[in-house]
Amino acid sequence: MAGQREESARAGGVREAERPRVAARDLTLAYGDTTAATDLTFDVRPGEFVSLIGPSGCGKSSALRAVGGLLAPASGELLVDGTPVDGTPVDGPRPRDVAFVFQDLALYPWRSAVRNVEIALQFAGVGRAERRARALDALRAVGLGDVPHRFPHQLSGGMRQRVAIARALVSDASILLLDEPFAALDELSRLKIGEQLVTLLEEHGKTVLFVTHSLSEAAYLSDRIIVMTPRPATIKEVIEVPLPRPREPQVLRTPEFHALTDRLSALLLEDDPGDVR
Ligand SMILES: Nc1ncnc2c1ncn2[C@@H]1O[C@H](COP(=O)(O)OP(=O)(O)OP(=O)(O)O)[C@@H](O)[C@H]1O
Repeated sequence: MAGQREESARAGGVREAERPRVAARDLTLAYGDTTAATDLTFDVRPGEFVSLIGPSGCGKSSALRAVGGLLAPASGELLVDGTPVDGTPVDGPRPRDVAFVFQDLALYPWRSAVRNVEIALQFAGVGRAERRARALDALRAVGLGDVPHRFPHQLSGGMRQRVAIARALVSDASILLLDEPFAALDELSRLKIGEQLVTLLEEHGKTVLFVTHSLSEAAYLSDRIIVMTPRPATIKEVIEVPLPRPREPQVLRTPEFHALTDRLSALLLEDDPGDVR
């Protein structure tokens, strides 16, 4: 995905397209006296799908929050599309082009699935008919085309998560920050939905920073994987995923895939033999 897009950027000689969407340099993140992460230096390039993995509580979500402008860097530099993200009050301005899907997603309980998705477009001033068509498309893409009028309480946890993903997909934001968006799904569904999502993200030209505890999910979906140490997190290694796209579920049974997930778990085990997730 990223490869193709970078290729076309090169062919067109567009310098803008080569600039990282997200650039962190020696970034330290803290909550008062608690340092969550330190010396983080990484890029997310246009159209890339980059995962953050690491032990529980190491600072992955904090990194995502910082990119979304919800947590001010304690030191270092953080740029989104070349513009510094300083962290702002919760009701302050966000980096324009960024949308979140959190673990604890916020659907409006009184709005149906399709109307929850539409809300992203309503705020952007898109007309009623187009809003409905785009929201239905996004719901179909996440496998919810047959239940657009159900309310959140009529959907399972995994279905609610997919509504939240559909909402992020239809928004104009081209950088998506996904914090364990498939946590409520079983392993096979998360890989199936994940791969559909990657195809859709590619079609929509989205760039993704993704937090997961699932090594196979990271391996299956990502272009690159950033492996973090226990808190305060530093970057232990950045791994390019050598699997060609599009990826089919059969890839899960290949030696290349197993070698990759083995390597990821070995890296995590080195630091924390008792707590690999
Ligand atoms: N709002 C907060 N106030 C104070 N400390 C916080 C806050 N949010 C997170 N922390 C602390 O910062 C550290 C990193 O938390 P973070 O949520 O970024 O980790 P994580 O890697 O995403 O964890 P998990 O994998 O368990 O979701 C933890 O020690 C956590 O307790």
